[in-house]
Amino acid sequence: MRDLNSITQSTVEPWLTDIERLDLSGELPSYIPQLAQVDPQHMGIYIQSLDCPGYGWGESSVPLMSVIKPFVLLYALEQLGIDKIKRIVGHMPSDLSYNSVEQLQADGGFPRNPMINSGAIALCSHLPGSTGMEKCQKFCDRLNKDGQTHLFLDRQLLASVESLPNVINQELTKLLAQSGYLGSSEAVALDTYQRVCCLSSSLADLVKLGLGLIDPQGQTQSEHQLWVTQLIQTCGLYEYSTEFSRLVGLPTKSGVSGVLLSLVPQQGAIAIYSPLLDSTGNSVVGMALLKRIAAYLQD
Ligand SMILES: NC(=O)CC[C@H](N)C(=O)O
Repeated sequence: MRDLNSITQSTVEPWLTDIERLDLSGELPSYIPQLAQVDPQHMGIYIQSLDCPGYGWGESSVPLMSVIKPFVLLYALEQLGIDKIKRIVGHMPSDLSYNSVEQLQADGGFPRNPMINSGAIALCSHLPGSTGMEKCQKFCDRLNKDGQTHLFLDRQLLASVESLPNVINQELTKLLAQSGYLGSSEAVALDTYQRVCCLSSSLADLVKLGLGLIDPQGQTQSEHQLWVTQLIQTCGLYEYSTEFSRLVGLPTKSGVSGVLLSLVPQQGAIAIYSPLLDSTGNSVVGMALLKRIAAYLQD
């Protein structure tokens, strides 16, 4: 097994050249105007081993979008306990897209897992606080305090999300309310979720959050941290999670901004940003690069 910190920019550049030659197709998310206008060529990567300072290059600050969901789950577990969480959201991989209404309907209104929109919306509705602003702020403050990070609400991105009402998420929220899994009004649930998804950070801070999950201050993982890591592994990449787990094995969570957080057990964490997405909503270049990195580490 090679060391994560043996991966340098000169290691990665040839891999990226090879990946570019594959001419992989990808698209920007059209339903969030600000994300639909980014430069598809932008790229960033940050790597940190448990026992070394981190390093990275390229784009450094990104919207987190769904890559924040594991940390919503961890916070909710700490606030509500695992028994209550298991009554609010399931822990099985999803067979359909991350915002599938059909999946929620097929499951009788019970959200399949916390890594897809329905599960995250349900969890967000149960977070401490009475308004979306308050729930998101308490969550963000706690993440920054525990992780010594500087996540912030990207208000321009939130305005962009709100400028094009997401009918699918509205439908998911309505179904969750009807099935009794919300802990707040529909409006507060959706507002909280949208705000949480508009938290942004440096790739370095995202990696720090990942390290805190797999190696909390050098301690063994708590029951909650283990549960979150397992759900990243089994559900983090939506309907591609099982295949990726078989091919690559690294617990990885994606976001529709084109960001990926990958955990290298016992070694460290990697954050990658490349905005073009495949049909499952995962970063095309980021996924291809993770496959190269995993193969290199296994050598
Ligand atoms: N996969 C994602 O990152 C989706 C997040 C986005 N806020 C949405 O609800 O569609």
